[in-house]
Amino acid sequence: MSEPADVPVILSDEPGSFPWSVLAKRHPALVRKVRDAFPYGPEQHRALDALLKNATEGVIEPLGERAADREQWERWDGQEYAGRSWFEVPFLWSESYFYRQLLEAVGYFTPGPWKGIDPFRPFKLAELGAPEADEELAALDPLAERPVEEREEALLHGSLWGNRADLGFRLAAADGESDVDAQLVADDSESLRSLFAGGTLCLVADNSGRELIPDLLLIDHLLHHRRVGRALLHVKPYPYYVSDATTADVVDALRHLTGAKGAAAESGHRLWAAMADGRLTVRAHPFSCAPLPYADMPDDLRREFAEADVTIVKGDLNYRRLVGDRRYPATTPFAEPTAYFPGPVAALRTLKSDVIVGLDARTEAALDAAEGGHWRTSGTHALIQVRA
Ligand SMILES: O=P(O)(O)OC[C@@]1(O)O[C@H](CO)[C@@H](O)[C@@H]1O
Repeated sequence: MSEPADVPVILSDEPGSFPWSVLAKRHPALVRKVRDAFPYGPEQHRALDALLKNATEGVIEPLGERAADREQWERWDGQEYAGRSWFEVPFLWSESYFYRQLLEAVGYFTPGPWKGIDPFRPFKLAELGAPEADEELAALDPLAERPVEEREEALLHGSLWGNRADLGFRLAAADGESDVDAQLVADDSESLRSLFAGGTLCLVADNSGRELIPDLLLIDHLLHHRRVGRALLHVKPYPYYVSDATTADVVDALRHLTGAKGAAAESGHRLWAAMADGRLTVRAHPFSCAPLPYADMPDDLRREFAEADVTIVKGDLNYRRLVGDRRYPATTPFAEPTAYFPGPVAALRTLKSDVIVGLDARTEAALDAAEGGHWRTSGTHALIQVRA
């Protein structure tokens, strides 16, 4: 495991910083949204109040005695962090634990009528049904007339920029700042495309809805044109970071595609068939919701990534987990913090948190000169980085 011990891990203890604002502002706003979206009973309201108070003013409490994943969380550093302020443990850890505790508060894990009810589902469905989502699908028809290479590039960029469709992020960027001109700060797309060699693709998904649909369209293209022989789609085992994709969201996305018109429906039916014959498989590994970097992944996951021709890691959170949620110099080569990864790996991400590696010094200087540090978290810039 690569342990860049001398690079500080990101905490949330600096008032005004991005991680601090997520814990102090984004999480309370999210609790309000979830509370308003469901006719929860008094027990859930009380639990949400308690979570809000605990996560902003209190200390980390261990999971209840009866929680099935209690031991797992203890192994995932929970024992070490119990009793400490949420703001003083790694940002990656406290955010992840917040989502675990939010699900607990609404009864997601407790036997009873609310078990398994995704508290983010209304937001996810609203996004799938938005007119923009239909426009994006309609754009596939003219694209189908273009040469295969061009289509592949367009679908790759569709999957990349789909990552802006992150509902947690939009809670914080309600002033529309996520819609300003977007640009790529690193582009290894040619190197990525050279890795599609007819074998296995792992795609570690991020958001559902308007990100998952283009991810699926890319997978369909790669399968259909035999650029890959099979694809493994890694999703989350439970609702996470608001819009992260679960198996239920894959089903919704596929139903949405098959119910569409034209090229979108054709893709949907091909993907449906690929699920049936095993060329497309969904995985929901517990580690996909772990509060830890991928450097700590368990052996079964390591073996799976090792067997793939390439693993595409989508989105901001997965990027933080891939390279480690640390204050790296931005010019750290991408290959260094990803050296531990067991096979070729590519990151497709819009920039929505402080972590960044693999920039050249000129690009970093130009971005800083134009925007201060804003470009790191505003979601207006993106990257495609590859370690072959
Ligand atoms: O992984 P995604 O959907 O691209 O982004 C996740 C995100 O919105 O949530 C985290 C902060 O809460 C950051 O990693 C990022 O801002």
